[in-house]
Order: sequence, then C-alpha cells, then structure tokens
Amino acid sequence: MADMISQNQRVPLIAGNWKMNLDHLQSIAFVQKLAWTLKDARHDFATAEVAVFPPFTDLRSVQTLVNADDLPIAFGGQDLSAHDSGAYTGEISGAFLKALDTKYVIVGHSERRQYHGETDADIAAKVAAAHRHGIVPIICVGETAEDLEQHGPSAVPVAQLRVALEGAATGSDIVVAYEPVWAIGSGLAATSEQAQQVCAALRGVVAEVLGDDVAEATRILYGGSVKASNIAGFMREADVDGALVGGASLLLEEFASIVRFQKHVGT
Ligand SMILES: O=C[C@H](O)COP(=O)(O)O
Repeated sequence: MADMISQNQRVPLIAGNWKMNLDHLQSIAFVQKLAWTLKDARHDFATAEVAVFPPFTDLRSVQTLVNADDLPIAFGGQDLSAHDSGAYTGEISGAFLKALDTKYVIVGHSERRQYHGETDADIAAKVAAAHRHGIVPIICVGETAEDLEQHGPSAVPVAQLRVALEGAATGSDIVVAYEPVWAIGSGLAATSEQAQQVCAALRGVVAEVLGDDVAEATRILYGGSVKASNIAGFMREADVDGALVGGASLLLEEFASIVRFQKHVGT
C-alpha cells in the first residue's frame, strides 16, 4: 500500500502553541469559544485537525472540557521530561501527560533550546519518552539567522532532526515542525518557497531514518509568524502539512481563520 499513500492523504494539522499565556480559567473560555466558532463556520475537522498546547497548569481543565462536551479539538503539552518519574524537580512526565489524554507533545522548541539549554541529544531522549507513553512528539527544528547566513536554510534543521529521530520508536507516529528561529515572533515569516524547500529536505531525513512509508505519512508543519493572511501560501506547498502557530493562536478569530484554510485532502 505504500505507493498508494500520497501527500494529499496527510490530514493537515493546525497546532496552537500558547507558550506561557492563558491560565486555566482563560483556557476553558478560549477552547469553548474556539469550538463554537469552528462549529458556526461548519469547519470540517476531517480536512484539518486542530490542536492546542496550553501551559501544564491548564491541561486538566482543557481535558475536562473537551471530554465533557466531546469537542473535536486535540491538546498537548509544550514539553515533557526525558524521565518517567523520580527526583526531577519541576519536570513533567510523559505518564502524567498521557493520564490527561494528551495526544501530542512539543519537543525541542527553539525556546527550550535557547532558554533551557536543550541539546539535540536531550531532544532525542524526549522523543523516546513521548513514544514510551504513546504520545505523538511534535519535533521542532530550525535555524537561527546566523545559521542561515553560514550554512543556508536546510543544514541545521536537517542535522537536528537526524539526531532527534534517534529517539523515535519503530512504528510510532511523529510530527515535525520546521520553525526558523528568525521567523518566530518576528512578524517576518519565511516565504512559502523557503518553507517548502526545508520541509522537503526534512521529509528526506524521515525517509532516510524511518523509511519511505513513514516519510509519506508524516506531517511536517511550518511555524514562524503564521497568520490568517499568509497561511494559504504555506498550505499550497506539497511538503507543508499544517502550521505550528504561536502569537496568532491566542487570537480567537485569527486562529479560527487559520484553521479554516483547508488543504484539499484525498483528491
Ligand atoms: O510554536 C510556535 C512558534 O514559536 C511560532 O510562534 P509565532 O507564530 O508567534 O511566530
């Protein structure tokens, strides 16, 4: 069946990373309004999956709401520990995230690399931890402005992904997010052509490490100053299967508009 899988069969994922914004009460209001807005707009969730990534302290509230109202919105953690339990003050285990029904976890976000000194090896260990607990890691990679100048657009993200995939368990799902650091929160998004070039190279790494079938089925997202006004260009690209959205994921109407831009699936 491998040759039957095409990029058109990858259901796009629009993921909203709230970073350190919205407390547990605000998270309930936001998710409820997002669900209403998408329902009013008759959003077809089969054509674009929606996920939010609240702070850890919000996850139980979001889970309770999503489960009680049976909302078609996935949620995940912004990070997890490489360890399963023990004396690791401040860390959150994949087991705890799984117990709250989290489907995804962001791993290796550039803010974790920059402010918490996470290395590629740490990130590989976190990918392994996510898979141990049945959580899909969204593996973030991306180059800084200096990397771009010195090595071009693909070299650093490709090298980062190669190491991160050392932690991936055979047969377990992954999502990759290409987030050029210079585009995050800067208002200066990559062009859709730049995103396509790097996402295609990243798909090549997935193929090399995990095989062609996995590469064909893996969603690769673009992140960095995504807005309702530029999502269409990214989604037209063959190797871009959605977006990891930061600032715009906190703006209800803006985020709903990004979600509603649908790539045609199964055509
Ligand atoms: O995780 C999301 C990214 O860091 C992108 O953030 P941004 O959309 O605010 O540029």
